[in-house]
Amino acid sequence: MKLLVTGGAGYIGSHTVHELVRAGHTVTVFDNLSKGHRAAVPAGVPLIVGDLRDQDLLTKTLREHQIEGVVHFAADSLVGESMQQPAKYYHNNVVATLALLDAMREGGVGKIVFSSTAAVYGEPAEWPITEDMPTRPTNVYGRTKLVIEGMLADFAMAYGLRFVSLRYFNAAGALEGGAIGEDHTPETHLVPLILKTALGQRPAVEIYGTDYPTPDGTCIRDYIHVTDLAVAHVLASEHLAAGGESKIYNLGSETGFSVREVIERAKAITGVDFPVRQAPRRAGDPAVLVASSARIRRELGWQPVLSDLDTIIASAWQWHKSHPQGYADEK
Ligand SMILES: NC(=O)c1ccc[n+]([C@@H]2O[C@H](COP(=O)([O-])OP(=O)(O)OC[C@H]3O[C@@H](n4cnc5c(N)ncnc54)[C@H](O)[C@@H]3O)[C@@H](O)[C@H]2O)c1
Ligand SMILES: O=c1ccn([C@@H]2O[C@H](COP(=O)(O)OP(=O)(O)O[C@H]3O[C@H](CO)[C@@H](O)[C@H](O)[C@H]3O)[C@@H](O)[C@H]2O)c(=O)[nH]1
Repeated sequence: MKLLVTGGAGYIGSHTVHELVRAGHTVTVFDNLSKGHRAAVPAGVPLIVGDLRDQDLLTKTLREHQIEGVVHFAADSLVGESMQQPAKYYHNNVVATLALLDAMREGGVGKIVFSSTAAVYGEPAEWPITEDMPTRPTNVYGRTKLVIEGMLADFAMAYGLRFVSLRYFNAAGALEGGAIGEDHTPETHLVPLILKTALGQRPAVEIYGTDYPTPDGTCIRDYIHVTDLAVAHVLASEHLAAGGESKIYNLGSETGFSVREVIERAKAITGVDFPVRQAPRRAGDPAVLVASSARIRRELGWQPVLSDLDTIIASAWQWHKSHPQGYADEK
């Protein structure tokens, strides 16, 4: 298939581009490089530098590259920032996705795989979380993603769009071999912050909240290897190409780890006893998020193969050690 990958120069997008190309698809990346990196896009894959809200450029790109389907990663995605700057999130997530859907409609492109999030569930009453549990986001970021899921359903009903919405839990890790990995500025995610501390680039790891109702008082999350996530996008794109109907799937490893447990595993894997401090809770953080991914396993045959915590941390450590300044080391 000829696919447009929005946000394909970003962290999960670039790993997905790699897997789509490996599976034989023809990929074009569309990214404004607000967070992404030119060096994360493989040689031979065209990169169109532009914003999703530039509808003329989008329409032209869909036509010139004869796009048959879209894989849509481009978004702002930081829980803490979304609580302080909600307007930014409604513009860049909701308004930009509406522009994309309009351009797709105009161009006759009727298939989309969308990056949704575990944050749509809010504080679930029980775990593991299945797709039919109530969606009650506790932060602005999660609300914008839920609004987009509603838009996709409405466009499907009225215009015949077909979509797969993938609700990821916590993406981490890097491509085997360490050629691409996670490089966000500013970095806010737990695993890269821990590894940057192990490298001596940061003074200490801060634990955001030690009074949650969990066994050790710190938040529990479900960490999934970015390559396992990427492979799910290949399966979702092929499901739509084969005429499959619209679907919503969770993507997680189905195992939860507390912040303290992630820190302890990282100390063991890196061999560095870095400093750790307790800090206040971060606004908008639910206590526990752990997925059931039974539906995508059953319906698309997806299998996470790299998502045990040690493999995730070891692959991320390989990337950070070989790229201490991230993609700046490529220039
Ligand atoms: N990282 C996670 O753990 C996680 C978990 C759940 C969902 N997600 C979702 O997955 C997607 C990718 O996340 P990521 O961690 O790779 O983020 P990222 O910031 O690395 O990638 C996003 C990319 O989109 C581009 N972009 C942003 N706004 C754009 C716009 N208006 N026009 C064109 N390009 C634009 C950025 O430059 C960047 O390259 C996001 O939609 C995010 O909400 C991420
Ligand atoms: O320095 C830090 C950074 C994070 N945390 C905690 O570690 C956990 C994981 O945080 P982080 O890595 O920032 O990820 P989340 O906030 O859980 O969000 C990620 O995972 C969500 C799905 O679960 C996605 O929707 C988001 O896009 C993605 O950023 C949370 O409990 C944080 O409070 C710390 O204690 N210290």
